[in-house]
Amino acid sequence: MRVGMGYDVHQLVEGRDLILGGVLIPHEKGLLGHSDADVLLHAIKDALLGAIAEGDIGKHFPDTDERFKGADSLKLLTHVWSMVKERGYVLANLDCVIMAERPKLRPYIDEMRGVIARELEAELGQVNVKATTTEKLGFVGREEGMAAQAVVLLVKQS
Ligand SMILES: Nc1ccn([C@@H]2O[C@H](COP(=O)(O)O)[C@@H](O)[C@H]2O)c(=O)n1
Ligand SMILES: C[C@@]1(CO)OP(=O)(O)OP(=O)(O)OC[C@H]1O
Repeated sequence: MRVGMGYDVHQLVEGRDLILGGVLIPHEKGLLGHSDADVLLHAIKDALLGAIAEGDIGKHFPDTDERFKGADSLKLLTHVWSMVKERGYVLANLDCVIMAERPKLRPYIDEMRGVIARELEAELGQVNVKATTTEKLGFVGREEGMAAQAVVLLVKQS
């Protein structure tokens, strides 16, 4: 059994799409990054890489590399998941939380779970996604950015 955790932050700016968990969410601002800046998928990938002791996404997809400019975080997740599978692991479960003052994310949570479960070849019941505000406190509360945390548990394929 292997456990991994991930944490990521991205700035909120005008003129960018807001993509969380592979789902495009209508909002007046989006997250800024070298890639599509899907902060939730980044935290999940860091958790998966952590569980297999493979560093973090910056090691595998450097933000100085033009190949990853505007990268689709789902495609990068496919790559990370193939690394996990190569080592003989399957997902036991995944839990994560998005910190965002706005918009209300609950209507999109099940769609995100579906996208993530499909990528990780898991059932919906193995993937949990939560959202919280930070009660108007800090950079999330001021709507300057969003953060996400993820924890994964991997087990050896039987
Ligand atoms: N961006 C968000 C933030 C929160 N939620 C949901 O609202 C509940 C209450 O949030 P608090 O920060 O006041 O604890 C939370 O448990 C989420 O279900 C949301 O949908 N989108
Ligand atoms: C995803 C990558 C890809 O270049 O770029 P960013 O969107 O900047 O995301 P971040 O979490 O800051 O760094 C990780 C990078 O691997």
